[in-house]
Amino acid sequence: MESALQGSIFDSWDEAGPRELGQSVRRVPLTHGAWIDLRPNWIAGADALFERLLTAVPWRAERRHMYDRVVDVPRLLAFYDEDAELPDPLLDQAKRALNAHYAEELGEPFRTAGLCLYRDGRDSVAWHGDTIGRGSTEDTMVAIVSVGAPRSLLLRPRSGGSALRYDLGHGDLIVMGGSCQRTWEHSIPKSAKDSGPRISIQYRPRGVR
Ligand SMILES: O=C(O)CCC(=O)C(=O)O
Ligand SMILES: [Fe+2]
Repeated sequence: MESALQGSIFDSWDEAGPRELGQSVRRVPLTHGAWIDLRPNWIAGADALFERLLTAVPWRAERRHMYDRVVDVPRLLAFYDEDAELPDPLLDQAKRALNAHYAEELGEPFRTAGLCLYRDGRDSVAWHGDTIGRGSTEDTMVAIVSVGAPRSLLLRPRSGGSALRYDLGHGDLIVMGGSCQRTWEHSIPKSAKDSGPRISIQYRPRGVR
């Protein structure tokens, strides 16, 4: 009786931080040597993390050349290079946990953290692979933690074919691995519904962008 009650209390009072990876990670093989790993509800204390990041991160608006025009990038950004101090200790904990779980398979640590703030359902990221760096030629991994409003991440093979949809919820982890950056593309489409804000944290190895 007593221990059952304690169990339920401890479950709801889960200490803030990443929960276990291990057996709770589900791997989905894709074509062409790509795969994704899914670990829903990975982050305990995601509410407070979201609020802290919203205020602590120096969010930047960017503008980019598109053909003959300069357009606003439809999300706010922040980038933490490998020597930069992350804006929240929970992001360090998450990085350490990812490194413990993936180091052997990845062969190197995750080092950088890119952050995106999707202010509402109109913010988005167009179809792309993370191919600015080594992801264009080598297998690698990009690990994404999602907090705040749920949004869909779409994936489609570059060789053609229909898109897969993964709904990323508050505190969820998705890892794109293998050849995913060069043989597949991903996007966060605008959401028709009036969505609240979402923050995505992307961990990448050195030289992957
Ligand atoms: O918001 C996300 O989860 C994806 C962001 C992304 O694809 C990128 O920044 O390269
Ligand atoms: Fe990306």
